[in-house]
Amino acid sequence: MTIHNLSDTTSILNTFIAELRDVSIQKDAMRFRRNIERIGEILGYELSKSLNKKSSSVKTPLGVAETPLISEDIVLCSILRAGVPLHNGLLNYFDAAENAFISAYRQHKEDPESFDIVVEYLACPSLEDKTLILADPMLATGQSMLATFEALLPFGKPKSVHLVSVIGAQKGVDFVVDNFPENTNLWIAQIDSELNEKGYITPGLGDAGDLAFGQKLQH
Ligand SMILES: O=P(O)(O)OC[C@H]1O[C@H](OP(=O)(O)OP(=O)(O)O)[C@H](O)[C@@H]1O
Ligand SMILES: O=c1cc[nH]c(=O)[nH]1
Ligand SMILES: [Mg+2]
Repeated sequence: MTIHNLSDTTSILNTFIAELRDVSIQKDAMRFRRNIERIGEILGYELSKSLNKKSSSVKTPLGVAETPLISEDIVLCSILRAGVPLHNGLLNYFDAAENAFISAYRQHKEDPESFDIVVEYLACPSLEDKTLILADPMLATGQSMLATFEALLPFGKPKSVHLVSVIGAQKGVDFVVDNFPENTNLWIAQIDSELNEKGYITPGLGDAGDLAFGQKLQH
């Protein structure tokens, strides 16, 4: 796997991440969602540099401009719920992408520190020979990413796979490195060192789904 850690370069991206993390600013759910969306736009832009291009002729009022344009068929897949604003950010740039949605949640066992990932809702076009971009803002243990990827396998073999995430724990990054195909790319805005005993990234930002859309009742 190739890891593209955008925090290797200092940029305006840091401001958006700092606002996501800030315990006061993150209470503004609209700003929280918009910051994830803006990060999706930035990660999408960076990712776009790695995609195959084909030279195209564009007729202007005064002549013809030769321009390399992305030639890959893209499918954006995000993991509900917290993936929705990240999906929107990516879709703001990849206008022509097809879209897939999948749900993944943690089902806690009697021991509150252990859980299974339950995948339920799944809507997906064919992935055969396409570029799959799998987006989730939080890469904690990495189990949701893997469970999602495995659930997508019956939809065809993508030509390439790009994982897109905002904050990851080092443990989750190591997990996806070990469990995804070698030619996968990970585009991530920041990597934190720790996961706490409940599987939350620290310092992280808290529960991304709840911050974006409100607290959910446990079931
Ligand atoms: O890497 P993992 O350990 O699998 O954890 C990451 C998952 O946790 C969050 O979703 P959550 O389960 O909180 O659901 P939500 O988006 O509905 O809040 C996040 O959006 C990922 O899907
Ligand atoms: O830190 C974490 C881990 C999983 N899900 C979140 O929303 N935050
Ligand atoms: Mg989730």
